[in-house]
Amino acid sequence: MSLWIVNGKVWDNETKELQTLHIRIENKQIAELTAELPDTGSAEVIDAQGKLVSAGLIDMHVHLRDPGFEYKEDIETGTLAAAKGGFTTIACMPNTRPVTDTPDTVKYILNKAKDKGAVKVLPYAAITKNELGRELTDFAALKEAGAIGFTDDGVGVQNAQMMKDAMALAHSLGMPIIAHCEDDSLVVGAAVTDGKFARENGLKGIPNESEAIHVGRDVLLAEATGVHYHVCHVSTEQSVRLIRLAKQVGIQVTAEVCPHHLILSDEDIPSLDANWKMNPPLRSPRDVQAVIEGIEDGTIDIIVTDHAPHSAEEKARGMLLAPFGITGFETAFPLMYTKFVKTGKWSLGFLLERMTSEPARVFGLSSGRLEAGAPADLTLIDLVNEREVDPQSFVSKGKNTPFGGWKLQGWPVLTIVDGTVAWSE
Ligand SMILES: NC(=O)N[C@@H](CC(=O)O)C(=O)O
Ligand SMILES: [Zn+2]
Ligand SMILES: [Zn+2]
Repeated sequence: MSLWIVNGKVWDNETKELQTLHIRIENKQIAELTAELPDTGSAEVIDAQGKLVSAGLIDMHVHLRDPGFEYKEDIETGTLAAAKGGFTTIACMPNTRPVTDTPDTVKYILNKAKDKGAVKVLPYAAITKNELGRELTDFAALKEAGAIGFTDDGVGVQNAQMMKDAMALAHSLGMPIIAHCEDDSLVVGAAVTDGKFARENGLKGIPNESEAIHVGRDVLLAEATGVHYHVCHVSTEQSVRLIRLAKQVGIQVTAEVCPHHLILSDEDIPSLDANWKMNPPLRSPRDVQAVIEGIEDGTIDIIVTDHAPHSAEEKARGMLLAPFGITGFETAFPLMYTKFVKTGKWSLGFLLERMTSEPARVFGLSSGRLEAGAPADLTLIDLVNEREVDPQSFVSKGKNTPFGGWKLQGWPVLTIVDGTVAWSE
């Protein structure tokens, strides 16, 4: 059964312009891209009507909360929210209940995603049992079950020897270590960054060094072990500096940044509303500038959402008591498009690469490219119509976002996974 997507606009990296192309999909793969309006015969046809057609977006850092926290999100709602946001592949974090630290839990996620998931789900497994930092998990068995990398996201691995052992073992299996960088001894009872907002509200602050100390330690351990080391949600100037230096000397390090750390600083926080609470916290304007420079010069490789849904009741507990985290799937692309492409700072191609081909390169995925032979994972995006962010209309169970009411352009309207429509307006 073939499917044609006609009259789509595709970014051309050579001319740096949008070009009208028609795309034929056959057997879950992209079979052909052509500028000539084809004879579609008896094939199924989707008229893109001048919308942007991109390779499906890839999000390498998300929380699906399943198993164990299904009141926040589950694999069905999380993957549908991802599809609505234009994502076709997502990688989910292991801070579930139980923690994803056994082959059975990895298989549970993969099976449920296959049965009920709207998009492709790649599970990470924990570095340490129960993410407690005391004992390594069985990396070989977890890899065998389908885990794509190891991380204790949600917490940092506090002990350097534990991290070194994890890296050596991951390296021997050809697997990456993905690190939530946070030194607990520097963060006691704080909810926001150590900066203007904390001072003005008489709050304790989370210092930049709590993140950067782990980055510095870990790039040295990555150098010693040879592992592919990936830094989660970079938020500080110091971390960017250390990653840049590590790359310069040839250490195998990659890094990600979230839209909120590229767009908001602690000076934008309007109140003690916990929808502005996430980990790492919103940093100073100077840090925001540094992470922007980091992605622009290639120090930071990719953009991820760190989609972290929580219930309304949990977020109503206030800045100090609410859990850290904000939802991301349904606002990520419009935010980045509106703030960086519409403003002329970045080309559309630069943004698309950081959300498609670059994550595919960093994690060795076959998707992320619009070319014949690639998996038929595609996203159609309306680059024209402006809409307001309405958290209550999110497909995600999590309505926790600081972006409610923002007027944005660049809304995904149709998402295709393996040649089948996963989301349509
Ligand atoms: N980012 C967050 O603020 N929260 C994440 C944990 C994490 O990504 O570290 C969560 O699981 O809620
Ligand atoms: Zn984290
Ligand atoms: Zn996370």
